Amino acid sequence: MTISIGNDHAGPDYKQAIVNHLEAKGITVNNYGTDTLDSVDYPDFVHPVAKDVNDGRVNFGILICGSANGVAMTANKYPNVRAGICWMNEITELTRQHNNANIICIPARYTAIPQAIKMVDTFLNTQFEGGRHQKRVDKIPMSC
Ligand SMILES: O=C(CO)[C@H](O)[C@H](O)[C@H](O)COP(=O)(O)O
Repeated sequence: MTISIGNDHAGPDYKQAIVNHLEAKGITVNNYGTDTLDSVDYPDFVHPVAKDVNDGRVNFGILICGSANGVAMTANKYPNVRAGICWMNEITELTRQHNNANIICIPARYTAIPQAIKMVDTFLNTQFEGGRHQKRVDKIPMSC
């Protein structure tokens, strides 16, 4: 499995903890995030991750900013990306089961690192249920 990860200055410590966790499991991680607390603009660190997911170069993406809104808004501009904001485990499961999300967006300023790692594990280990949800996911792209 290969994953791309990106973050702004709100989450370098979250990013590093997640990268360490995934690499210890043998997962390859492309790190596009900033590694310092210096203020940056989150879209610069989202586009490389969203492009990898959109073009099928990686299995999943992980994005981290303060609230997770900015990274989600940016990533969801890509037609093949379904980026979901996750702040608790049940929402994370549903984001995969019902929405077939391929990017998890984590709000670093509103969750703790152990919870973020748990959500990443849940995201990667939960399958899309298909069925009625496939029809709905197929209707997400703009048709007008
Ligand atoms: O993009 C965001 C909000 O959607 C992220 O939360 C950013 O991390 C946040 O806006 C950064 O804020 P700062 O005051 O510049 O640190």
